[in-house]
Amino acid sequence: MAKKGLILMNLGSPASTKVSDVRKYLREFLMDEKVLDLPYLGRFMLVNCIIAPFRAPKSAEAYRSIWTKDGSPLITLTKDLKAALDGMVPESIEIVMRYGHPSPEEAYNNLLKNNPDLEEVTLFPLYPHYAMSSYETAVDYMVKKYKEGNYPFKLKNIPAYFDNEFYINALANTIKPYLNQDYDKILFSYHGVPERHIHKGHAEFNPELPANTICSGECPLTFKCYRAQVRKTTKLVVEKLGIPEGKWEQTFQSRLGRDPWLQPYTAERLETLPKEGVKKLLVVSPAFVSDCLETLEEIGIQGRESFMHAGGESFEAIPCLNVSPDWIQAMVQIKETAESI
Ligand SMILES: C=CC1=C(C)c2cc3[nH]c(cc4nc(cc5[nH]c(cc1n2)c(C)c5CCC(=O)O)C(CCC(=O)O)=C4C)c(C)c3C=C
Ligand SMILES: [Fe+2]
Ligand SMILES: [Fe+2]
Repeated sequence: MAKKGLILMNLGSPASTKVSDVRKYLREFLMDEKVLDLPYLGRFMLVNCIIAPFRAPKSAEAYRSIWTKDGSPLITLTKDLKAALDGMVPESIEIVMRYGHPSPEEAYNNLLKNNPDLEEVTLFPLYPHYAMSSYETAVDYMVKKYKEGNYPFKLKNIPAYFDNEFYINALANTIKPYLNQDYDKILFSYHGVPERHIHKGHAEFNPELPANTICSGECPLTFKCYRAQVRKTTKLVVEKLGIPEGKWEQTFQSRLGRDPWLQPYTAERLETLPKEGVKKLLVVSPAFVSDCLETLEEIGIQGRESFMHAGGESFEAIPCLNVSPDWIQAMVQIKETAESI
């Protein structure tokens, strides 16, 4: 029995592709104040009266297009990751989802049940970059449930690993074979966040920086600024692979609502690139460790369709790290960067 535990943390998916399950998932997700940062009443009205009812049928259809016989790709791939790591590390491993199941209590209790002498548990966010709406909400939720449960073990957490050499190496090795083919450009498409979230981070972590500073991505707050972190990941991968200037671009996807999000928007660039002569496109999504709705459907299906419709000739969506051996090796190394909470 292990004295140490490791919890792989991902976002979560609906329980099924039924509209009612998707609606329930969207409600839980979007009622999170770190995702929709509005006062409670405004958030409640917006989510329950507008977003969940209208979005759920469309999202359910999107989920249906990627659902497998084992369920949601995001959850299946997180389970596969656990299976691939089992035995590679001394820790006993569980997975947890920020929304849905397994919940934090389920993960902590399973670890304890199988390892009554458990002394220490490390949280491994499957988010390489720090965003209030992904990494921060997941870790804060785990810490809250840990405190509430009065668990007997110590808790550790892994800092964002956007520039970790092993993560960059795994990412570069995933992309490399695709660069051998004839391509005009590779798009680094990251999940977007509202501009407002970046300003909040600046104000919180460096009050001397004017709250509305539009950081260039070379922000001094790299340790907590999502925009700076994704820029760094792109830069390191581009350098490592020697991708020439003009052959790559960075964009942001999955915008929700009308507020300004980080730009340029992937959806817009997919429509304009062919008109600029970019006909053969590769797309990689480094903010996601495991393939999910946002990579398989938004990029792989919708994105391809809009690029080809706009005059593109070939479109290749590069898979996420998933269970690639380089990524498993990277996780073994990254786990060692854990810090006490
Ligand atoms: C990189 C990590 C993620 C960040 C940052 C993030 C921010 C963010 N997301 C929404 C709204 C939605 N995201 C949805 C799906 C989704 N988001 C992430 C990751 C990040 N989100 C993943 C991995 C997934 C896929 C989940 C799956 O089951 O495969 C959805 C649900 C689907 C849909 O209806 O489009 C919503 C809604 C906001 C508003 C936000 C930042 C404020
Ligand atoms: Fe999202
Ligand atoms: Fe910044």
